[in-house]
Amino acid sequence: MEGALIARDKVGVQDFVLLDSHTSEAAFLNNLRKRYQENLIYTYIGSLLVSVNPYQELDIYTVSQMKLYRGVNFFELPPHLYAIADNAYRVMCNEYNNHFILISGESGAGKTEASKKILQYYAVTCPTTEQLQTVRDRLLLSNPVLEAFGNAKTLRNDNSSRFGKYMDIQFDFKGAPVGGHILSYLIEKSRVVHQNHGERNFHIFYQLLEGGDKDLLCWLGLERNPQKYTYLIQGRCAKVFSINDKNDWKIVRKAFSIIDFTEKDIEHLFGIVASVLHLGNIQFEEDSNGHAIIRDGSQIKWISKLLGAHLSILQEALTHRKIEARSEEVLSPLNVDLAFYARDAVAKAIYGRTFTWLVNKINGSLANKDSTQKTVIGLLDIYGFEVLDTNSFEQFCINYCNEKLQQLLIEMTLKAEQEEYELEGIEWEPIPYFNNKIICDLVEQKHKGIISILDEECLRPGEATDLSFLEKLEEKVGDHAHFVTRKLADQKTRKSIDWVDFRLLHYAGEVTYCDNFYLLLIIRDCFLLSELDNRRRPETVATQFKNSLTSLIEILMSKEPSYIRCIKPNENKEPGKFDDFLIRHQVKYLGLMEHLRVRRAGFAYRRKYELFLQRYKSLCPATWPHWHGPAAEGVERLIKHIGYKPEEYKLGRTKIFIRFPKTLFATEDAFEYRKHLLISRLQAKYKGFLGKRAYQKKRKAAIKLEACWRGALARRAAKKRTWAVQTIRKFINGFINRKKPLCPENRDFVRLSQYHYLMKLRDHLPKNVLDKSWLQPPSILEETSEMLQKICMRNLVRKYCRGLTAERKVQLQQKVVTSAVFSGKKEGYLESLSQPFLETRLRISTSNLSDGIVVIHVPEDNKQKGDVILQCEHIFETVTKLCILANKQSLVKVVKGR
Ligand SMILES: Nc1ncnc2c1ncn2[C@@H]1O[C@H](COP(=O)(O)OP(=O)(O)OP(=O)(O)O)[C@@H](O)[C@H]1O
Repeated sequence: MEGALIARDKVGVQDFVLLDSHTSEAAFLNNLRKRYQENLIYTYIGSLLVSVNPYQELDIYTVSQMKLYRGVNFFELPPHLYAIADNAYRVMCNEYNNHFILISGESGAGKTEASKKILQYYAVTCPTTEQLQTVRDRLLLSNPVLEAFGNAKTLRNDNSSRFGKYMDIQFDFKGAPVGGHILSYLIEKSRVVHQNHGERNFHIFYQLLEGGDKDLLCWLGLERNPQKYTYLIQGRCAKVFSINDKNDWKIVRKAFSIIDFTEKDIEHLFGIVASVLHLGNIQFEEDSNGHAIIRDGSQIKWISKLLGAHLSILQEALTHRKIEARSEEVLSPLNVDLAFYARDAVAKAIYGRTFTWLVNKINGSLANKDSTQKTVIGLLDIYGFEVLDTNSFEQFCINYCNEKLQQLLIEMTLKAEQEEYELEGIEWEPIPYFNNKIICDLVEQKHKGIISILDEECLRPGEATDLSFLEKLEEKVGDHAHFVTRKLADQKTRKSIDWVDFRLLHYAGEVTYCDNFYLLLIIRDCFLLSELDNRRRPETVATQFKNSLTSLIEILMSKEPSYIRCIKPNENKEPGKFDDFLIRHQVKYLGLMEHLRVRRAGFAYRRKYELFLQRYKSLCPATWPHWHGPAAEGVERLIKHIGYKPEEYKLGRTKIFIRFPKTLFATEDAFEYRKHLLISRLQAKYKGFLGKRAYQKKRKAAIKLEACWRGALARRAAKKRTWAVQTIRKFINGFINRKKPLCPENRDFVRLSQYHYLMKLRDHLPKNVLDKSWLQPPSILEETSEMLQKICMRNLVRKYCRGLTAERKVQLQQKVVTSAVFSGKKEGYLESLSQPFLETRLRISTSNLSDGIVVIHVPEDNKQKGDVILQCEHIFETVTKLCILANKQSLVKVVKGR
């Protein structure tokens, strides 16, 4: 709540007691308007809630909103219905006492919606069990049934409740809703037979015709078309765009089954509803004696069938009047006008009775049978003060009811204020206010009040008329300051009052009552046989109403009150439109200014020391940031520091009381300024704190990482060491056992030595066939080494051989032969090895002559010496064989001549 004080310039104050000029109606309206234009439809006057109908769906009734308000201190959140509902509920649970929430306002102001929303709030937020779900459903579903039978479209509201409703919700000791009870007040029976232009009869008639199935309508003798029924078409708007009768019918039918109506009950109920429609279609005509007779017997037959009444009795009841003369009863025939009147009276009474029966039936289904003690929260949804162009008996009752409720409100508010002052040890300062008891007395006082006079007039023998009644009033209450008739009025006001009217000066304004008051009194509830047999003077409607109101007030007086005042913002059901004139009227009729005056007469604001100190402690160095002593002393220090003047406040036992809103606002402004300073300081601190926290976090993370990394490294080194030790050990073992055949102990070592040997061998292979070097193998590889050596040598030889030229090959072959011939046999052989055999060294020549001479040339170092000359007989054979031996024909040269 205090939080919103900041926004007061834009959206006004959330509590009217904080208005500086609390007596100014203009300031009141201004605040209401500001808030309404921001869609803030709720405002407090202390703990009373003022609600302005938004005529649009606002997003403030969600389940999360309900949860938000659950269990929260009343002033901590913006004003709301839920805050009122929750406050009543919490106090009930804590103190185990009973409560009521009075919702009032004029037609269309939003009373029924408010009471439904409160019921939903309890249904959602109260603890419940599966067993109690049925109770919850019944509590919720009693609404559509009551609305079907008790609501109607009027010019002011398409779903106007035409009765007053008080509903008790019973809670067990755990705070779970376990039952309920409904009281209804003054159902508008006249609507059954007459509706103004643009209005309808009760919804149920249209729902039945629109939604009821064919068989049902056939059984009831009804046609679907509402135009066929006189009672349904007087307002000329049987069909309404905003109402879905078919759908509503389904809801009502479903509700019936949940709230425990048997099929028989439902059958009877609709039998009665249908018979009212048939009754309305009955027409009368005059017989030869001028007496009324029924024109067409078909409707009365249907009524007789549906109500189970004898046809002749019904006919008689509609066309005759019973007159009691001493101990005898005489039947007197009615004329046509009176017969119509009697017909309508019967229809109204039947409907009224049925409504009462319905409420009782619902009560039966809501009743909680276990006898443990319950606490209750009552919801009273009742018509507000009404001033119409023509005000009849109904307005009289409604306004009387409002007078009583206003008295209750003022008394209880004053009482609550007084009690609080007393509790807090603050001296009570009498508050001047208008006590409307004087008007209540005017209406209800025994023998002297208007209702008593009405009763007397109605029940006395002889002819009574409106005029005779008025004369009686003038005689008995003519000198009352709040009663005026044309005769009693001064010159100026006389003209505005008719001869048969009277005017009452209500707390909310003047209302002139007219119309046939007396005729209304004939409509006594006298249909029960028991009542007919009862010879006591029957009660008039007015007395019945007075009595029921008295018991209602008694019920309310025994409970803790909460109030919701509903305001209708415009006549067109338009969202956002704030009609100043209309609202000013309602503010007056609802007694809001008076209530505000009473509430503000003492102190505008009061708060527990703890809460006050908690909010404003930053304004005083002694209390900031912490005050360690008692809160009351802290507040005292605080206000001394701020500089409150003695007349501005009082200190109670647990609360501080501030007299003027301006004192509070100045404190609030100082707090606002201080808050800015604190916020920047806090921001800096907070930023520092965030930085530090981030640094700490990073540091911690780094330390952790480091530790992890070090651990990982150490583990890795240890692993490596272990591995090294194992490897070394393995190789020592291997070395020791290297001579053994391959076994697990030496396998790795041997493999490694083999590997190393082979690798080394690769780099030290013999380079040519003459290179006989060979790497010494380990013993285990000796065999392999030998094989490898051979392979290697073979490869070298092969390579060498492949590299030889043909010439060299021949030479070598020759050397091989030389070796075979001379090796080891002749000296100088070895020296000859390195000297290559030359092609040119050995030649044979012979002449072309026929001689037997052959010369073998063996040149040496280019010196022609050493030729061998041979002479033989077989020169051809010898030379040929030499050629073959040398495998060389070119060896022989045949020279010419010698
Ligand atoms: N809180 C709300 N939010 C939205 N619409 C609302 C609210 N309250 C009332 N209305 C609208 O106003 C219409 C009239 O409200 P409601 O029937 O509660 O008035 P009432 O005061 O009970 O009138 P009556 O005395 O004729 O029964 C509702 O049908 C609904 O359209």
